[in-house]
Amino acid sequence: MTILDKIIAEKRQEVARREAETLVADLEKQPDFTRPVLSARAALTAAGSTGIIAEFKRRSPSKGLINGTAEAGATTAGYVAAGAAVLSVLTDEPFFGGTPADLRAARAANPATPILRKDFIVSEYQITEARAMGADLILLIASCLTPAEVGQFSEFAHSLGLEVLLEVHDEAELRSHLTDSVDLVGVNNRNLSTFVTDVDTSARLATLIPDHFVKVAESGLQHASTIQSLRAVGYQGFLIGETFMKTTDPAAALAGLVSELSGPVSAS
Ligand SMILES: O=C(O)c1ccccc1NCC(=O)[C@H](O)[C@H](O)COP(=O)(O)O
Repeated sequence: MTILDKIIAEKRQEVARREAETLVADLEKQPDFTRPVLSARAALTAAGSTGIIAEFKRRSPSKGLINGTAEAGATTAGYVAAGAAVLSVLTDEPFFGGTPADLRAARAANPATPILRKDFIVSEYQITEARAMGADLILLIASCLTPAEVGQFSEFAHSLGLEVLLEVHDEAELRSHLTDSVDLVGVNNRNLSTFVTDVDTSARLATLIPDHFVKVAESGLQHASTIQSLRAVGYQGFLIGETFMKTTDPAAALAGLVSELSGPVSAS
């Protein structure tokens, strides 16, 4: 059993527990359920956008503890002040140390910035939760879902006004799971079963993703030069967690990257 199999098995049990605790009708009554949704597509493709999707991530299966002290509201507000176009907030507790309260804190602190609910979506219930928490888009991971589920969950997300980021890791997943019902396509440079991370994965898959999707490179991104190279092959979004969160001041780390991106870039 890989770590991803374990995450998905536990996620199904966790979602079943939460579904028994809180009815959909009660999620629909939460104040953020009806707030206007912000478009991540628009934020990433706007003129002058940094394209950076800055992630709030306390820990991970591959790295263990990354940051044990950061607070979601203050950290994400710092990210936005430093130039993040979109925010990503982990809401998985057992493996990433995130919580729905983290996303709510990020929402309250950043009313004008799109937020990705970063979790392992296996049911429509979690998409309704995402809307109620104040998220603007959801992640669908190809390696955890059937192509039919990607279509079904995307349509359901759209019915709630949310955008959809489909994540793939290789050519086979692109062939099997890519559908026009998603809005953004992410290439995860990290193999979620082995944790091997290779930033060339995004470059390799770039031309295989039709240009009408917003293309997002995910994981292992550290250098301005890598982002410039990925921009040159069509990427407009760059999902970055650990590079920022492992520092004592994640927003300052993002500001440093943004400043490098706006100046001349040399070594990678
Ligand atoms: O990060 C992990 O160890 C991991 C393990 C199993 C499933 C998912 C995992 N990460 C999710 C992500 O895709 C990253 O949090 C995201 O792309 C940011 O990556 P990074 O900049 O390398 O923190």
